[in-house]
Amino acid sequence: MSRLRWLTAGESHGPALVATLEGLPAGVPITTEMVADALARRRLGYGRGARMKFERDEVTFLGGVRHGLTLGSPVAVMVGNTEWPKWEQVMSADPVDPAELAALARNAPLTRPRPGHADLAGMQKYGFDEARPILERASARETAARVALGTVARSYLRETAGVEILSHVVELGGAAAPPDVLPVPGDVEKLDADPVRCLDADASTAMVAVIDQAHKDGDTLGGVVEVLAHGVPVGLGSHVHWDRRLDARLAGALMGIQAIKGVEVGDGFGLARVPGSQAHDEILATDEGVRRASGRSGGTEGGLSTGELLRVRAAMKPIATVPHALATVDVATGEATRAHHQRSDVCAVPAAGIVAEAMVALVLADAVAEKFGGDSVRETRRNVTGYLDAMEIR
Ligand SMILES: Cc1cc2nc3c(=O)[nH]c(=O)nc-3n(C[C@H](O)[C@H](O)[C@H](O)COP(=O)(O)O)c2cc1C
Ligand SMILES: C=C(O[C@@H]1CC(C(=O)O)=C[C@@H](OP(=O)(O)O)[C@H]1O)C(=O)O
Repeated sequence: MSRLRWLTAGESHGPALVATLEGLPAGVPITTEMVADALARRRLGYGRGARMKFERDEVTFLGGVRHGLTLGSPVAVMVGNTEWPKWEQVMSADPVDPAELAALARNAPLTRPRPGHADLAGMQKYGFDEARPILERASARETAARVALGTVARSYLRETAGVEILSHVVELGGAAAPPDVLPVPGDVEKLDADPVRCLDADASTAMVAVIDQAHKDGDTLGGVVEVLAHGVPVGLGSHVHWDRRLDARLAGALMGIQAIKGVEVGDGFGLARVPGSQAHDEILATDEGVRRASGRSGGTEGGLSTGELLRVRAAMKPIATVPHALATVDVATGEATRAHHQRSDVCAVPAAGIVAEAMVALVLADAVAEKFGGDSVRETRRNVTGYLDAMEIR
């Protein structure tokens, strides 16, 4: 079962996000710069809001890393919110003079919950009369902490098993990339340079156009991202129990990203619409050994990785803070009104792809750690190589 444990903490406008990751061996290369680069990728993408422009992510390792390598002890990383000085009173951990708080426009009670957010159900469940204490943690700001940990997980996967993870946007606000575009690791730079992280130039132009239109209309958009993992060894996860299945673990992790409402493994829902003769990946004897004729399964069968390209998709709903505000109820008066809106992303699908890469990295790192163990990277690598070398059917 799981060998890695990880947690994040922190609010959107608090002083910082923090994250810990326990269970990785010693010797995983990781630096502040590697995490900062990953966080910068998460901030990219056409359609993101004002906050992405003026805020910076400040990365500090607090434990588990020395001279660019993990120690085998829990890794602790902090991502500072550079906006903190503006929120010091509103989000103070210690009590603040009520008169001082009342004078702050920023602290005005958010009594008009936004449909599509955790606002209303969170207030009802936790007993708050305004949405601030809920939305601060429900915010996708938290995904910065996941991306920080995902960077460590990725480095571990690369060093021990040669796995490379990337993502691209395949659909945005109804504009779709051609179905068979499958980026390879060499395409990452090009993808990151594209405003919507789509490899197909025509589709990218169409996606930018629908974002511009939504912006004009005071509306927001969602879309679909695809994550690809190249070099995943055969046999991660297992068929023996539901919670050991790699596909289930990937689906849960992707669904755990804010605003993700659907997950597909391989051709996913498309497989439900074709006969069996067109749904599976036939097994062929080739000069290079046993291979598959296609990649419809997305690289898992029976809950195990097959050794083929791992391919999963996540569907993101449109941003819930719609500028042309949606109907709601002011919970202070019971009157019908419009949801509060200050600023927001029009679309965060490209950023969601980076977060999805991190979640896939954390799941795969967990599965590799579970299968191959090891207290140093060298030991894990030896175990991976030994397992593959000893495999009889190849
Ligand atoms: C990278 C990323 C950025 C997001 N940015 C915003 C935003 O600016 N405004 C907003 O209303 N929702 C944003 N969201 C989505 C909300 O956090 C999400 O809709 C909310 O948590 C409720 O979705 P849920 O029902 O799936 O949890 C973002 C999500 C992600 C993954
Ligand atoms: C700060 C980030 O994303 C935020 C996610 C988010 C939400 O509601 O999820 C709302 C926006 O924040 P605010 O309400 O302060 O404008 C985004 O900017 C980030 O990704 O780093």
